[in-house]
Amino acid sequence: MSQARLLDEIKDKNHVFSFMHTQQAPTLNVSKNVLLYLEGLSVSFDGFKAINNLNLYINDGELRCIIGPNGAGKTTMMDIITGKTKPDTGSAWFGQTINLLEMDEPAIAQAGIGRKFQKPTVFEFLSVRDNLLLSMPEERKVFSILTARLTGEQSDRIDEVLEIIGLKEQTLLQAGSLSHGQKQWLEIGMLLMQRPRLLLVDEPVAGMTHQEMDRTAELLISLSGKHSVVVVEHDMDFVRHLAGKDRTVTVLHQGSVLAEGSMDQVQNNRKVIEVYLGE
Ligand SMILES: Nc1ncnc2c1ncn2[C@@H]1O[C@H](COP(=O)(O)OP(=O)(O)OP(=O)(O)O)[C@@H](O)[C@H]1O
Repeated sequence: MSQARLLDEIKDKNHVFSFMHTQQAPTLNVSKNVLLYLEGLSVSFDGFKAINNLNLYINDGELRCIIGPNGAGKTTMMDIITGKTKPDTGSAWFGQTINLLEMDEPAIAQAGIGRKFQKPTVFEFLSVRDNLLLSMPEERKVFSILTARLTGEQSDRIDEVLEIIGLKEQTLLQAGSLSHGQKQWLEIGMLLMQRPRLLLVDEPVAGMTHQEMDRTAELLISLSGKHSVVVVEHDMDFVRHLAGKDRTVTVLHQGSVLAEGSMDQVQNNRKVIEVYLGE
């Protein structure tokens, strides 16, 4: 700032110095309909390229399945998106204005990216409802949340999420008494309380019954449109259900995109059969 400008600011007693203004986080801009841009990403661990010039675009409201053999880089890609791992090269943007590579993990979560890990991590000794309550973005102090009166809006949001995850009848049950599948849905519900724009879901159906798998597919499909959902999964029946005829499936191999298209297209792709489906 120039000396003259600084003097002007000092003379005005009501003025807040421009260098004290907090930096506003850029707002999400998806006017091009793309919510996530990953371009030219590479990351090496001890000289091994886990991600190798990866380019991937996720549309706003899209449900995308990511498949690929063990070690293809699926988890590392999620780690980059959520800020856990920083790439050596490339760029990662959330919409057109939010540069994910300049943010840490909490800031990325705050910006609207939620991640569901493979194992459910619900609070076993609390009720289903209290698990959702604790996941509200507004408050973080456990005791005050559980004893506070909820606003109508907060209470409505909990009911809405209970409905989405299909656990209305289990509202007051202890989370520890739920089935494995129900715990997974509850954890998805906990993420939904934060109203994420992008949900990253890692192998959601491992250990589920067939019925639970079908229900999970329906749940994730119902979230698309309002949210973008990226699902990493090995179970091909489940991926087929999720992808249907029209959704895009991306196949990762050795840290980059090997093929992309409808389930039918990738299943019949010679390279994909060679490295993955023919295993
Ligand atoms: N922190 C790390 N240090 C060293 N190597 C790593 C690290 N993280 C991942 N790797 C390696 O990078 C490669 C990609 O791993 P990643 O976990 O991303 O694959 P994946 O596609 O998720 O595999 P899976 O389907 O088995 O979960 C693997 O060879 C893995 O051993």
